[in-house]
Amino acid sequence: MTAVFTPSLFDLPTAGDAPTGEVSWLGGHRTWLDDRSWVDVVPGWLRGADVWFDELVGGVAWNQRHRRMFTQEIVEPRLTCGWALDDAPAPSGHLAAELAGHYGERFDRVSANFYRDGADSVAWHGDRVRFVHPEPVVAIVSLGAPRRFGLRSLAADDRAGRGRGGGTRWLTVCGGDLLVMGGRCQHEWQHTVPKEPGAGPRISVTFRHGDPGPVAARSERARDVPEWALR
Ligand SMILES: O=C(O)CCC(=O)C(=O)O
Ligand SMILES: [Fe+2]
Repeated sequence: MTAVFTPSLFDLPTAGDAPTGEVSWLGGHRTWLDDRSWVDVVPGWLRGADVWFDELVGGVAWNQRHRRMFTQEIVEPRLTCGWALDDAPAPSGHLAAELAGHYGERFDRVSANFYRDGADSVAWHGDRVRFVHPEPVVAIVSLGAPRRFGLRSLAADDRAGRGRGGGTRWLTVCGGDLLVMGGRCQHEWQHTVPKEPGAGPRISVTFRHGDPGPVAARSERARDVPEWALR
């Protein structure tokens, strides 16, 4: 698979540089979405993000998933892949250890989304780890082109535009950035990467802890949740 991506000026690796998992927490900041949910952003967290992007585009067996919605079969507008931490491509193990040191969670599941262009997207959703944790921490490393990332409150007051949560927030995630959602974010907020005409290719690599997997999540508390709401 080929995807053309122009690396950022400040992240040009020397020839043959493999990503080592070197990270910098400098410049990281937490935004409280309301009094229970937060999102951390660390710009330029991962060094060598462009090299990892290239390695993953060409080196991963990407899946095209389909979802059934009522009587229709929907082709997911992105490619995906997932691993137990031990099987995930390097430097996932190193990054999971960095994240564990910072957040105090044992991140044991790694998933990747490949947005081939601006027509690829992920719809508004909460991650399925919410079925097993009251306050899951979900960490997302962005590789490749910048994309918009949205968060919207599920609180009734916010939907009506009156709440303290502040309705919908938008930010832009760039190659190498780390975005982490925590607190009640997966339960009381939803997130999305919307379609964005003209956007270049992007990969997000997501670290979760105690992720039950699609089958377990559905058989536990998710029987009433439609397939499209489970990620
Ligand atoms: O690509 C992203 O930044 C978000 C991915 C996501 O929400 C998910 O995999 O559940
Ligand atoms: Fe998600």
